[in-house]
Amino acid sequence: MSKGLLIVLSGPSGVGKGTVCNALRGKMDNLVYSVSATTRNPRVGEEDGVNYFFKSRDQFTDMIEHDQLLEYAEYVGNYYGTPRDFVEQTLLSGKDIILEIEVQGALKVKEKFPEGIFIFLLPPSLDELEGRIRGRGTESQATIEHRLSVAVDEIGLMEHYDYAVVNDQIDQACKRIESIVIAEHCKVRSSGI
Ligand SMILES: Nc1ncnc2c1ncn2[C@@H]1O[C@H](COP(=O)(O)OP(=O)(O)OP(=O)(O)O)[C@@H](O)[C@H]1O
Ligand SMILES: Nc1nc2c(ncn2[C@@H]2O[C@H](COP(=O)(O)O)[C@@H](O)[C@H]2O)c(=O)[nH]1
Repeated sequence: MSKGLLIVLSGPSGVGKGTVCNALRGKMDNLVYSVSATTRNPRVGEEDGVNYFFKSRDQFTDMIEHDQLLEYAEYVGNYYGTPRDFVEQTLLSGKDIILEIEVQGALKVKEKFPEGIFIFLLPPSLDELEGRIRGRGTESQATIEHRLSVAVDEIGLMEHYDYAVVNDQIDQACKRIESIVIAEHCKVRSSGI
């Protein structure tokens, strides 16, 4: 059995990564979603083990020290990281896995898994991005400002990705990502079939 594909989806806060990932779940049978660990507080409606594994700083540090994270990064005052074992087991089982992570973490994954598929999700405009993050209503004013200021630098790192997808409409963005994954499965790789 061939290994699954490791897919990384990044993009600035509020662009719609989570929304697109949720929509993809119903469309792509072979795709598994990686649940990250984070030190940030849960938002209303978020569940431990579903949206994130919510950790204290000490618990997160312990995961780093025990090499349990494939990558991690500090983003706007909190730590976020990808549990390693789940990713490796999913790939070995032949399923594809998608990591919805920010740019610093994505670049670390690229060092370890250069064969991964790196997709950058773009907003139709910066004004639309601001409207989306404000409209979501989950962040304080200060956090919104901080996330938007980081967004410009994040977009500047898009050149390190394989694909750029504009999230103008959710269905269209999903179709483009599905097409990328289908094409990547058809790619001739040196390891053979
Ligand atoms: N194509 C779209 N058109 C209009 N609104 C959208 C679109 N995609 C997502 N949204 C809305 O934008 C807001 C932000 O989306 P979402 O939470 O998925 O972003 P995100 O990239 O996962 O953000 P973060 O990185 O902060 O977690 C949500 O309110 C969502 O409903
Ligand atoms: N490097 C990582 N970044 C991650 C991970 N899980 C999520 N994220 C990214 O963090 C920001 C903020 O997320 P939010 O839920 O607080 O809005 C966003 O860009 C996520 O994609 C991870 O494991 N590693």
